[in-house]
Amino acid sequence: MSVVNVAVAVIKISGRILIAKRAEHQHQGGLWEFPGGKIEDDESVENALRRECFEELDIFPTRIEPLTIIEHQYTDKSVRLKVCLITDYLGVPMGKEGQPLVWCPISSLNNYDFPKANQAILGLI
Ligand SMILES: Nc1nc2c([nH]c(=O)n2[C@H]2C[C@H](O)[C@@H](COP(=O)(O)OP(=O)(O)OP(=O)(O)O)O2)c(=O)[nH]1
Repeated sequence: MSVVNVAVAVIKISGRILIAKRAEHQHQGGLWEFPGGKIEDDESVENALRRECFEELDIFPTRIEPLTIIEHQYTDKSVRLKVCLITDYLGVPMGKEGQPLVWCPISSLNNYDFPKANQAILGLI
């Protein structure tokens, strides 16, 4: 099974993390996620994050640092999540694709259902 490279943004401001709900029709639909999406050919992780943050949230990250890389095999798909921490951005986040957004305190993240691969991220933030 080929591996899909995904850029994932942990957007952290004042102890809260911005999470979004995946649409039902998507892979891992109905679960909460950190914003992001597939990295295109010849695209850096940072540029993929900038593109996805604008497309999905209408913001421009200005401070990005690598956090971790997670490989996970779902039954139907293999993903490599290239996770970065974003601690500053320009603009005001909005769910441009209609996705619900929540600024979740770190201590409350375990109240939300995330895809399996995200468990390893939750332990780092
Ligand atoms: N964005 C994001 N994707 C995640 C997370 N956890 C996780 O397992 N994934 C998986 C689900 C998907 O298989 C893949 C991301 O693909 P995607 O469908 O969001 O990417 P995309 O927007 O570029 O894709 P598309 O709808 O345009 O086809 O990574 C997460 O926290 N954030």
